[in-house]
Amino acid sequence: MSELLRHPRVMKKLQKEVQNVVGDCEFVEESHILKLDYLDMIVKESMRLHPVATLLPPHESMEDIVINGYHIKKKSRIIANNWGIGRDPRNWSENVDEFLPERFIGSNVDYMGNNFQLIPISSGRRSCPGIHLGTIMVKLVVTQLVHTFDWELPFGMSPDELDMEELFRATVPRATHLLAAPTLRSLP
Ligand code: HEM
Repeated sequence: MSELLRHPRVMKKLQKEVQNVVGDCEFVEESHILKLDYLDMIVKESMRLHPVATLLPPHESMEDIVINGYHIKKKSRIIANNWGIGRDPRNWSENVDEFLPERFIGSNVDYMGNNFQLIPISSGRRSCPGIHLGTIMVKLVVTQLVHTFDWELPFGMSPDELDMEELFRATVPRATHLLAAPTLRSLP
């Protein structure tokens, strides 16, 4: 929601997609979510820039291995820097800091752990078992919010004034609460 409020262009484009798919249904359903391609790109882009866990939980290597010339000994403690991977220009080109869902157009990269440039749920046998539930909930809530309401920042605040500071803990919440003013949308 923070990135949508900071990027009115993206918000409008999403509302248009939702309008086309959900139409005049009052409530968004799971069957709608599967048809919302732009929403999916927005969720990927949000997970790239704002992964729930910046450093993935520690894992232990099971055998000696060499990866990209680095010798990793058996029983080493491995901590992947999820935040850094999502902002590495070698993976994402120079505009890494920009919130640009369109970067996923025509791309097969997803967040299921098969593409190492985007691993918000980690990868392999200990990756998150709740990802389907998690993403469907995020998508249902965001879609319902933008379908039912138009959103503005309060007190005439402009999008680039929104404080995006995050607290670096085991998970990374906003440092300050997001305040936004809803206006009920009239469905056509
Ligand atoms: C979008 C939402 C979610 C994100 C981004 C997320 C992210 C993660 C991450 C990064 C891990 C650590 C994986 C590792 O050890 O390398 C994890 C583990 C786990 N998650 Fe999630 N998660 C989400 C939703 C959920 C939900 C909804 C549930 C349960 C209903 C859940 C249950 C678990 C469990 C049980 C583990 C431990 C797996 C294991 O150690 O084998 N997660 N998750």
